[in-house]
Amino acid sequence: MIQQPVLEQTQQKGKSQLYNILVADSMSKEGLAPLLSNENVNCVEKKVDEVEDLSVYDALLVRSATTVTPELMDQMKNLKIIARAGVGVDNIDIDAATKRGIVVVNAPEGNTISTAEHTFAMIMSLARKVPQATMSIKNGEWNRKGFQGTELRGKTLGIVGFGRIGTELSKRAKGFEMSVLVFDPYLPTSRAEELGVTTADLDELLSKADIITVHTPLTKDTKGLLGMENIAKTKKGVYLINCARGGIIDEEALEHYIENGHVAGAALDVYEEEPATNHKLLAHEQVIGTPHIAASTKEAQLNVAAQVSEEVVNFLDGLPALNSINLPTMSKELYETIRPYYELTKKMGDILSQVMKTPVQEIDVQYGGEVADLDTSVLTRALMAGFLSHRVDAPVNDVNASLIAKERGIIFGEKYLTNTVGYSNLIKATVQGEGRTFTIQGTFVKEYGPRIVRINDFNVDFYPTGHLIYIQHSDKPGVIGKMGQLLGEHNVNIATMQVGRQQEGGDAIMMLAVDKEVTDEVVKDLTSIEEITYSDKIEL
Ligand SMILES: NC(=O)C1=CN([C@@H]2O[C@H](COP(=O)(O)OP(=O)(O)OC[C@H]3O[C@@H](n4cnc5c(N)ncnc54)[C@H](O)[C@@H]3O)[C@@H](O)[C@H]2O)C=CC1
Ligand SMILES: O=C(O)C(=O)COP(=O)(O)O
Repeated sequence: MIQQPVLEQTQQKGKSQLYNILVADSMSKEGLAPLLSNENVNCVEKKVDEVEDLSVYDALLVRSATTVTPELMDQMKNLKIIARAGVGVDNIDIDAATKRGIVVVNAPEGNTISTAEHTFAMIMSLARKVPQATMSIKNGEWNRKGFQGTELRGKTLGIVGFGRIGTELSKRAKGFEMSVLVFDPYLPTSRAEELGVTTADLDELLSKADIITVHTPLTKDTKGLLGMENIAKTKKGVYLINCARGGIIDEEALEHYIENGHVAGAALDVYEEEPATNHKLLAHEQVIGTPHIAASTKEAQLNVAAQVSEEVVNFLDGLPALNSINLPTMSKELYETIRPYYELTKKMGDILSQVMKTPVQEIDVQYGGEVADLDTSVLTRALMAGFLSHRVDAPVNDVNASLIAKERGIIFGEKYLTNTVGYSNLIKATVQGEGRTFTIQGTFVKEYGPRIVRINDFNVDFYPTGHLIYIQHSDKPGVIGKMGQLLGEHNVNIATMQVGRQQEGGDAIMMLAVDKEVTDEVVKDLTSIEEITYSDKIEL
């Protein structure tokens, strides 16, 4: 696939960035198409221990096989995003990623159906001993007595963890006329009612279910959830299934209850240590197993690879992450609605940081009109990230912006903006520094894009992009001419120009868009013009 020479560090690439992406576990090539067809992306498919220089990669794509440790993150100095093409992120050190400003995303819905179907295949296999019978006939036997099974109809299926997979599984169980009992401490009663399932506490589920299947993430609370004590509470002859994560059913305890005959059978897709070859539990006739393949269908792999590819492309393009583990997640609808404002606030933060070079104590963001109804915390984080990215050496983004601001003693807050001065939406950001306050206001105009409409007390209207020069001056005849001449002498061409003033002859500002980045010398020379009191360049 995708094997091209690795590019140099993207940080050195300036504006037309090229991104290096490492696909460390096997993924659907069709699903990776958004990455492979992207001319700004260089995609390399290799295991991490086969890569010579990990520091060049901007994004790391994994499934469950690669363990993403703090040490690996330290080697991947340029890493901005870790994308898990699947659900479980227990192989990724999320805290370490957050501290390093690395966004972690997953693909939570892509493999739900496949995993639910595989779990159901496990239930049926246990009930009818299909794998054992297959082994027997393959060994040349014709044993019609040794594999008596049990019907599923009328039996109770206990589902521990009633999220996406648990829910899909319950629908399939009902199709088989089973009763479903659910334990999930985080499941709202209304949701259980809506889905028509009976909830129970764990002890009740353990004592009533004929078949128990776990579908929780592996956390400190769920590790060993079905251990010595809890398995003892189950019915004699119970079947146990783990297609979630190794360790939710304690393997030692399971072996104990298999050996003493309390547990009639178990089906495992996942193990405490993987790869699990020659696993001691699988030596037992009553235990059937698959090698972590619940999500290994063509459909699921296409879904998850496509989902993370799109996420990575969007993220590297500066858009917010949709399914982030270390940021609040958004619905697709909210994502689409918030996206234009996100770009705007990020640019506003970027501008503020460049015109406010002094230490800053406080950043205050106000939202008015349509935007105020959205989850504005996403936008404030984007603004903070845009602002701080000029000030700290470490990578700053939405994940760690609040943390970094707090570490630097910058207070930030959100308020409601009542007066939107005729705009359908308005965002006002004020930065207070030592002896100076700077305010900008922006709006998003549908089919027109983000606009900055006010700087301090001056009305302007410009698209926040490219090479800009900001000037404060007195509104006197001839200033614009002098400024134009000076830029001409420096061979700087003005593309567009905005002038704002409050009253004739008073204070005024200019915002110029120029064709190339100006030097610090040009910025300084501009203030040699008598009427110009301040000038700065802004690179967006
Ligand atoms: N074998 C495989 O290939 C696959 C395994 N998985 C595993 O399945 C797990 C579940 O996946 P989804 O249903 O998509 O996740 P989900 O997040 O939709 O559902 C997990 C549910 O577990 C519940 N939960 C959390 N802590 C709990 C506790 N202490 N007791 C009871 N319930 C608890 C949550 O409230 C949630 O409803 C994943 O975390 C992953 O580890 C997922 C996909 C494929
Ligand atoms: O999505 C999950 O949590 C899974 O366990 C699937 O793992 P995999 O991507 O098949 O290594």
